[in-house]
Amino acid sequence: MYQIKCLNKISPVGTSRFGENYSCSDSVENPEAILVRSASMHEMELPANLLAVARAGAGVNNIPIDKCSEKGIVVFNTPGANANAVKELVLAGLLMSSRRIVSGIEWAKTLKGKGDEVGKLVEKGKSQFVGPEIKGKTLGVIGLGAIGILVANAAHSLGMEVLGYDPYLSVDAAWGLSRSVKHAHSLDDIYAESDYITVHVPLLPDTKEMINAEAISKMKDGVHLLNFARGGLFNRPDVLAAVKSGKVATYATDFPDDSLLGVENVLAFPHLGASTPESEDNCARMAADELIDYLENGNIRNAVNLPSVSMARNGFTRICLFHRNVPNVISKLSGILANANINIENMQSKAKKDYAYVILDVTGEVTEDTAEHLEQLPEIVRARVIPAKNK
Ligand SMILES: NC(=O)C1=CN([C@@H]2O[C@H](COP(=O)(O)OP(=O)(O)OC[C@H]3O[C@@H](n4cnc5c(N)ncnc54)[C@H](O)[C@@H]3O)[C@@H](O)[C@H]2O)C=CC1
Ligand SMILES: O=C(O)CCC(=O)C(=O)O
Repeated sequence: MYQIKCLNKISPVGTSRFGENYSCSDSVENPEAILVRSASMHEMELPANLLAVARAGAGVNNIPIDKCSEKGIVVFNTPGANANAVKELVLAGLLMSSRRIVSGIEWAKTLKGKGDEVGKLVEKGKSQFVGPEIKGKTLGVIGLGAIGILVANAAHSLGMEVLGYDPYLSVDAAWGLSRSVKHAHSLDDIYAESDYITVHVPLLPDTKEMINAEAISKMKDGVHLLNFARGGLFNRPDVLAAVKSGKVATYATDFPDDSLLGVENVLAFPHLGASTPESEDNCARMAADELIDYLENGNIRNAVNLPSVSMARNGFTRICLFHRNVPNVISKLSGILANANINIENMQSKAKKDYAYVILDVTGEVTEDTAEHLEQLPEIVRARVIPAKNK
């Protein structure tokens, strides 16, 4: 029986995929796998049996990835599964920023009780809330991954000029991007030319506070900023100062802190980007399927700390090894297996940065001694033996 611990509320569309061999709840004691959304795992002691963590979502900055890798724990996420939900909220943020929709609605509420006067007062007062159309204006999109691409394409179809910047653009992403999205060669190009700037990059040491006073000083006066990626990508005091001075016309963010709440021209959303039933279901389904395939078959799809490696099951015993990406590991493994009279029928191996993963389908008995021998190799972080299973 596999034990799965849920650190957040996960859609039953996902959790119902765990069959009778699974127990899945928030109170599991020593889980083999964890399902998480935004709960922070940084202070958590990682359970001894833990084999995998699946983030039902995109950002993994709430998970101690290096610590997981050192312990041979695979960390999955669900790329693209909530991208449409975020795109729709970004479009809402773009229109709300430009057209002063929130201030207008708040003001309209103040007319409550004015009876027949309301119509006249609305017509008289509405000029305070004039705001420009987005058509014909330039949107700079920083980060052209699953979300950035959808935002860029949608903004173009709403009549905007779109400039995109992503030095690590993947081939798949390039295929998905409208040809009308112009390639910005540097962040400075985005800053200089954009009326609206939206950021869709992961929070990493090199993206932390990338939008700060220096970056803002290179932007147009009255630029509108949108942050539906992570709070830490923006230096909050710098953005706040720029909003107060009018350099930044509006700051729409899904990640407010106390200093931003109630500030004029700051639109604070309560981290709603992925809060749609569709994306909650998509993320939960994908995360559950990734865990099931890893726990039962050792297959890896969409891990952030290991490459994708998977093979169909063909009735062989399977050995899965999470190891350091250093020379000579495969020859050491095959030596140990040959000495134990175990034959390799099929094998896949791939590396990603400091770590690598190998799946070996074998014939011959894999005893506990052999498994221990493999795990004792200094390069091996974790060895698993999965009993034979028919196709
Ligand atoms: N508000 C919300 O509820 C949600 C927020 N997010 C946030 O949005 C981020 C992006 O999500 P996805 O588009 O799904 O991820 P993704 O991994 O598909 O795309 C990220 C893109 O950023 C690019 N990138 C990385 N470093 C960069 C840099 N220094 N400059 C420019 N581009 C850079 C990558 O090449 C990649 O194309 C997530 O990491 C997460 O933090 C994601 C989903 C929901
Ligand atoms: O699960 C959520 O609501 C947050 C989604 C998110 O921020 C992400 O996928 O990175």
